[in-house]
Amino acid sequence: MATRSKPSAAVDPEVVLAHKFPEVSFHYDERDVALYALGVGACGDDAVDEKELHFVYHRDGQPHIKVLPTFVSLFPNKNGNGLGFVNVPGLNFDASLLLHGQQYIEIYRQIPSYSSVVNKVKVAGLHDKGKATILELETTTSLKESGEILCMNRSTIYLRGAGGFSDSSRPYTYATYPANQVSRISIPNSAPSAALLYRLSGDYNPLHSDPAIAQVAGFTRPILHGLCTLGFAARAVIKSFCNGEPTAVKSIFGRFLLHVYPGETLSTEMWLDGQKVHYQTKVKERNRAALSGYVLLQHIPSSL
Ligand SMILES: CCCCCCC/C=C/C(=O)SCCNC(=O)CCNC(=O)[C@H](O)C(C)(C)COP(=O)(O)OP(=O)(O)OC[C@H]1O[C@@H](n2cnc3c(N)ncnc32)[C@H](O)[C@@H]1OP(=O)(O)O
Repeated sequence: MATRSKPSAAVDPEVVLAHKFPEVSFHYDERDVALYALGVGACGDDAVDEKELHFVYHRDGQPHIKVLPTFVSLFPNKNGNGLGFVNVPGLNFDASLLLHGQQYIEIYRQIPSYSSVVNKVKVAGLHDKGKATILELETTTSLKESGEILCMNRSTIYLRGAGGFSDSSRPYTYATYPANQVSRISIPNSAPSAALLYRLSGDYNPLHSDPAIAQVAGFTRPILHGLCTLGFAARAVIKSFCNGEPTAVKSIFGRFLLHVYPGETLSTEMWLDGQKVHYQTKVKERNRAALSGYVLLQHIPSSL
C-alpha cells in the first residue's frame, strides 16, 4: 500500500510504479552453473569435497551437475545487463552510489543444469528513507518451452542520496508483498580475486573491479558483489544442514549490512529453528556482520 508523496525531481513514484519492463529470454548451460559454483567458493578448500564436487563435475554416472539454488540470483542480471532499472522513468539517482540492500529468492521446482528461460520483471516496492530511496524489483523466471515457473528473485536496491521525495510527515512507502517475508561454524575464505572470478558469471558492475569507480562510491578499493557473499553463505548452509543436496532449499533471504573487500575472511554462523536456518556472515578481520538472513528448507534435516 502506498502512502502520500510529493513528486520531486529525484523520484516520481507514480511514474516509477507505472513502468512496464520488457520480458527477457536467455539460455544458460552447465558451464555457467559450474563457473558460478566456483565463484562462490565451491571446492575452494578441497577439490574433491564429497559435498561439493557435484556442483562442478559429473561423477559416478550422475547425468548432470547439480545446481546451487543461489545460481538463480544471476537471472536478474539479464534484465538490461543487471542495471535495467537505471533508465526507469521517474527514478533519477546517481548510479555510482547504489548498493545492493537485500535479496530474497524462492525456488518453485528443481533448477535444471541447462535451460532456456524467460524473465518477467515488476516493481515490488519503493520506499523513501530520506537519505536514500529503496527500490525493490521482482524477477519471475519461467521455462521458455513449458511456461512453468522456476523461481522468483526480489532484489532490494539501496539508492544512496536519492531520497526525500515525500512529505516529511509521512515518508512514501509501497510494497506488493506481505511484510513477514522478509549448529555451526563454517569458514570459507574469499580469495583476493573473488570478485574478479564472480563477475565472469555476468555481473560486470565496475564497482567490483575498478579501483577508481570504487573510490567514487566511497570505498578504498573494489568490493565483493553482495550476491557472491550470499552464495558463500547459502553454500555453507547446504553443506552443513543439507548434506550438500541443493534441492533441499525452498527460499533464501539475505540483508547486506556491510561491504566486503575481496580477500577478507567470511565466517558464517548458523542456527537451526525448525525448517529455517538463520545465518550471519561476518568479516573476521573487522569482526562485523556483513550479511544476515535465513534459508528455508523443504523439511527439518533428519541427520541432526
Ligand atoms: C537486479 C538488481 C541487482 C542490483 C545489483 C546492484 C549492484 C550490486 C552492488 C553490490 O553488490 S554492492 C555490495 C553489497 N552491498 C553492500 O555492501 C551494502 C552493505 N550495506 C551497507 O553499506 C549499509 O547497510 C547501507 C545499505 C548503506 C545502509 O546503511 P545506512 O547506515 O545508510 O542505513 P540505516 O541508517 O541503518 O537505515 C536507513 C533505512 O534503510 C533501511 N536499510 C538499512 N540497510 C538496509 C539494507 N541493507 N537493505 C534494505 N534496507 C536497509 C533501514 O531499515 C532504515 O529504514 P527504517 O528502519 O528507518 O525504515
